[in-house]
Amino acid sequence: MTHKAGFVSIIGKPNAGKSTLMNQLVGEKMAIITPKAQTTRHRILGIVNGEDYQIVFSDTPGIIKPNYKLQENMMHFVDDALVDADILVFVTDINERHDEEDVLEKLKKTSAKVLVVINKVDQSTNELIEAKIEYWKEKINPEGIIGCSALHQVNTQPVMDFIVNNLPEHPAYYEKDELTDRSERFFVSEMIREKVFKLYKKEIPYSTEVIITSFKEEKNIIKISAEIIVERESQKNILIGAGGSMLKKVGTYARQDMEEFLQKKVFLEMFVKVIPDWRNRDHYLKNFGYRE
Ligand SMILES: Nc1nc2c(ncn2[C@@H]2O[C@H](COP(=O)(O)OP(=O)(O)OP(=O)(O)O)[C@@H](O)[C@H]2O)c(=O)[nH]1
Repeated sequence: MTHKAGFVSIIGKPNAGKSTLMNQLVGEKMAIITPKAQTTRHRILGIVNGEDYQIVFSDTPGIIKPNYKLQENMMHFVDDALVDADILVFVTDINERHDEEDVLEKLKKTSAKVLVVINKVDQSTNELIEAKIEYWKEKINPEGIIGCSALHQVNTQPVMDFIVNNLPEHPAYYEKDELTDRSERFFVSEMIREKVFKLYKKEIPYSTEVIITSFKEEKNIIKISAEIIVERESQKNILIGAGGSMLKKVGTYARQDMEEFLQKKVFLEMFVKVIPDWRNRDHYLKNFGYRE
């Protein structure tokens, strides 16, 4: 029996629905999803195994023009994703205006097979879907174009079928029972970051980093300590809230997610720490895994 395996990168603008789509395809809540743009900072691998195939997915930050150092480093992840990929799934929001020249530039340079996924068709009409399909056919003539709704799971199976059909012949890259190359620590820190994105406004989420300082599995409980890092004293105060009320909310919601994910009771403690201007300091970007 021949075996197929390959790397699949999901790319596209912030908020196009890349994480939502990947979560549908992988069937587990892997990347964090929030209504705000730019929540996916890291490259995440999710692995789907079939009897005679293995798909290695990576979700990347939305393609944007870098305007501070963190974003610059995020763009390297996108370029890496393009170099590695056997198949590129380019997700575009059906209501996005045609201003995706930066993405097109990247797609032109790739040797990967390209699937254009026109997402959020639930917010559209058949006419517009047809028009968009024609538009993309003319613009880049990809190997495949599919209109879907990742959120409502409409037409996501054809996306999966396209990927499986277009994988190159190759032995499995990873053990076939491995779901992801990310550690539990990573997912746990993402769960805290997701709550920060949901509960706070404006610059707070973008100035925040979460570090798991300890993760101890005991018989009936997992004890987790985390540091939430912000850039200014004023942000720390907002994060903590009056009498600790806001931080308590973050902790409660994050713990619930963790318990569901880890299938075990979790004790979570969190500390808020100020590191002035961490997003522009190489040392911290390196420590937090944004650069080599
Ligand atoms: N109506 C509708 N909304 C969707 C669909 N897919 C995703 N969304 C919503 O679009 C928003 C962004 O989705 P994400 O999956 O986080 O987008 P992303 O492209 O990964 O975003 P970044 O991580 O910022 O790059 C969320 O509020 C989703 O619920 C869809 O098919 N229909």
